[in-house]
Amino acid sequence: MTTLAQHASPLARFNGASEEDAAAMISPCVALPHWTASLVRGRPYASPGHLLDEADALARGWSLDDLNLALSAHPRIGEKARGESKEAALSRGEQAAVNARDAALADALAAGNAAYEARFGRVFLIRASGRSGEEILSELSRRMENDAEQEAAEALDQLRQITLLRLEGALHP
Ligand SMILES: NC(=O)NC1=NC(=O)NC1=O
Repeated sequence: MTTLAQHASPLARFNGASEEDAAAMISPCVALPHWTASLVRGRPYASPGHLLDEADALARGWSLDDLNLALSAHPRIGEKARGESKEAALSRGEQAAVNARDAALADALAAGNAAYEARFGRVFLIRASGRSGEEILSELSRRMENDAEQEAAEALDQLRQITLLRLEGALHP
């Protein structure tokens, strides 16, 4: 016999879970515990949209320190995330369109990643979902022309987009 909880919507489960369980439901969205804790504290949310709006508002306040902390959970573009964690599985799915079978593209992405890291001192982050390898490569080239401040803002916005896409996925599986 299944309980009501098993039929509850993801949002109802999130609203009704323990703090620990609620945190575990959304922590794979981004490796920023303060973001997760704030959203857990803000429960209950009247609708998925309310939760997404709050998540977005918090993400728009992220700093460069937050970006560097979050990057620890994001493999390089073109490098298939290893391991069985939820984050690794999400990354593999997001990067599915990066055609790893195209050796020239893989080499260009590896070279691009290295050039980006040499210039900006951190891993290149882009919302890979819905983008081909070629599009990612052209975005990487374009962003290489940014100055440090412009690029930090772009990278933070990509982190926000990835995080919100993952939260959408958690709410509407
Ligand atoms: N370096 C990255 O951009 N990584 C990633 N982009 C995504 O959309 N998912 C990732 O893991």
